Amino acid sequence: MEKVLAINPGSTSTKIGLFDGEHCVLQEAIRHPREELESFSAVMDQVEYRCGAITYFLKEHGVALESLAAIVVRGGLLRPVSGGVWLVDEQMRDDLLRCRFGAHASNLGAVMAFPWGQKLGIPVYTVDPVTVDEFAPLARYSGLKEIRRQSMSHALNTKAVARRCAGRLGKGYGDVNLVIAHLGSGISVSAHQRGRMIDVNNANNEGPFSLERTGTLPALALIDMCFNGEKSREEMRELVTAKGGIYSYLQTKDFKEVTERAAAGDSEAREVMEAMAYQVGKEIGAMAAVLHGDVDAVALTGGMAYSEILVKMIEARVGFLGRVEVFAGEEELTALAEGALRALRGEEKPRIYGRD
Ligand SMILES: Nc1ncnc2c1ncn2[C@@H]1O[C@H](COP(=O)(O)OP(=O)(O)O)[C@@H](O)[C@H]1O
Ligand SMILES: CCCC(=O)OP(=O)(O)O
Repeated sequence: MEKVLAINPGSTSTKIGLFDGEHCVLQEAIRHPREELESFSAVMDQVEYRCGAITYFLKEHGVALESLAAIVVRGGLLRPVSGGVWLVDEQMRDDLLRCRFGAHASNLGAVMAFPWGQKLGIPVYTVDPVTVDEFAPLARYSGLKEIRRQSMSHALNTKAVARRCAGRLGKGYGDVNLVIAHLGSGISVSAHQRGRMIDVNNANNEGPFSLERTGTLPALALIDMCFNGEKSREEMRELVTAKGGIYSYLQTKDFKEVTERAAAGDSEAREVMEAMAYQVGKEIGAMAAVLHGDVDAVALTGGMAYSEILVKMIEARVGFLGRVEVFAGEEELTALAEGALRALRGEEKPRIYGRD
């Protein structure tokens, strides 16, 4: 069977899966300590550090890169693209390396794997990158002519969950309308209309606050902060995308710690958690309106969906919409490997970034 290495660089971890055909034979989430990540001023400065962690892990488990038929990575901030399998080419690598469309940990995958693919003579793919864009025309309006809203989300896991959720309803993805909230380091709440993600809050700077991101902020207060001379442009961007949300209120990015603190009677931790659930519920309601209220199910997914208390808080606000299905965690490595296998087996023609 074809051996495929799947790599998913997240904000705080690098997840790796080795697949023999559809079977995952080895899986690991390498957690990167906060102090180590904070020593890098830009995300691209982490390439050598994360490559080192991956090669150490592969060596430790006796995995030879030469045995691979393909490498597949979680895609980063690209230009708006359609969903499906994409070949990582030089142009994609360069856009991600230069953070042309923004900086995010998922940019690292293609940058790390492209040289390995070249050396080994095997393809490197990405599947449903975070900039998958299926917006309906009205979703692009921001309220200011010069600013167009951008689709930036957990498209890979969301699309995989959408298919599973439709399956639970006894239907296909193309036959249902769903609202899906991915609750990870970032939060994206998306509206899926018969197989297309027609709107989603930009998980980097819109919608609910998350573990490390502010989500939508009051615009005038934000403008004042930008011009009070205290923070540089880069520091402001970091505040919004990596030092906001739960981290700014509770100084942790570990949601398990937040739930433990709340359970132990920390009323501040409990209220922050409740506020996040409130904002997630509000966004789910907004996406239900995008679908004219015609919602077959609401699905909750991502690492924070393991928390029963958070799930209950959200359900209490959105249960009136109908079925709420929970898919705790994510299956991004499997979704990546499945995409690579479709390409290797000729079942799906990978798109070429520099051409399609
Ligand atoms: N059983 C659990 N209870 C509460 N929180 C959890 C649980 N399992 C994982 N989490 C939290 O989910 C958060 C997001 O994890 P994850 O989805 O892996 O994030 P990322 O978006 O970085 O991949 C982490 O802060 C983690 O603490
Ligand atoms: C930028 C969109 C994807 C995203 O937010 O991913 P993480 O939650 O893994 O940071």
